[in-house]
Amino acid sequence: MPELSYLSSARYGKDAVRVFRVVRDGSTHTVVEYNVKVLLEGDIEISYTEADNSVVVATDSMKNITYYLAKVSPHILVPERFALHLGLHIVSKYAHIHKAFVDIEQLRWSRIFVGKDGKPHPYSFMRDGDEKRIVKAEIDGSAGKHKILGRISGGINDLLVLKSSGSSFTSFIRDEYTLLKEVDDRIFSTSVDLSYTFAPISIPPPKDEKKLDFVAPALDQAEPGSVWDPSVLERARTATLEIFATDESASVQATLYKMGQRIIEENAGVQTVSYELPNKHYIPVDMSYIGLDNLTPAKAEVFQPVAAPSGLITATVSRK
Ligand SMILES: O=c1[nH]c(=O)c2[nH]c(=O)[nH]c2[nH]1
Repeated sequence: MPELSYLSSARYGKDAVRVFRVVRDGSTHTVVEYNVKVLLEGDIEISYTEADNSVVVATDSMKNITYYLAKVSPHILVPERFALHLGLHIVSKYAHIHKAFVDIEQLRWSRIFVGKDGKPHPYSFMRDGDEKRIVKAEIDGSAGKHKILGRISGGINDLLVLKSSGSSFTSFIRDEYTLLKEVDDRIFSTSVDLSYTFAPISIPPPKDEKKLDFVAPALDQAEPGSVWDPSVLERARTATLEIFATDESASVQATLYKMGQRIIEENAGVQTVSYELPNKHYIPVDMSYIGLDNLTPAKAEVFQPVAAPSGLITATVSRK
């Protein structure tokens, strides 16, 4: 009987490794909290097809490696660098593992400011919002362990914004399915998911026996707008918020495009910018039954926030 199937792809690892790290500089502390996902590809087929675990780096070991690097890596505070360091270590250490995919979600811990003059407290922090910083790193040693490539994307998830004016939606297709009225003023609210990619970088292999070396440009000497530049995230976030706030929005689509254009303009190393923008509808409540106008845009003051359904507007803006 010929076999009817084969293993066409395989990737495995540990998800949701929760890591919190304190970096102490005297009595001033800096903290990060990450949710890390590490997945591996390589010569691992027989673990699926022949129940042979001799090729398996246990996912428990991947968790332990994540904690070990969180302790010893000098790059722990910059998630792009930490993701590369972690992936590089694994791909360099295990001959049969050719690719590592390291995704990091960073939760917000912002410093608390205290007193009349608002002094930054040395070791107290607050969770100011559900927004997450996102990094996806692919560490690719499939062309050889001396030709390792890194592909990085960064971004933001769950940045919730709303504007109560400066948004219209008119001139769309009207046919037998159309109920929506044209509006020259409406509420625009979205939860921004943003990701941007850089061109692949080549990563020097570690020279030490334990495969722990990872050489990266100093933070203050990184080429502006490059994958090594720690300010790209903040510029992309500012661009997103400023365009959202100031654009006289003709649609979510048109505003999204302007956001993407500005990030490409401001960051020389960014190749593509992708957004997923749900259009979180706020519906004016009809009060005509009680003699009140709450429907004409200028008179609309009471809205029903509607969780679902929402629009969902997505696009990628790419450098030419
Ligand atoms: O900005 C918008 N884009 C759409 O495509 C759309 N469709 C819709 O019903 N409302 C909106 N708003």
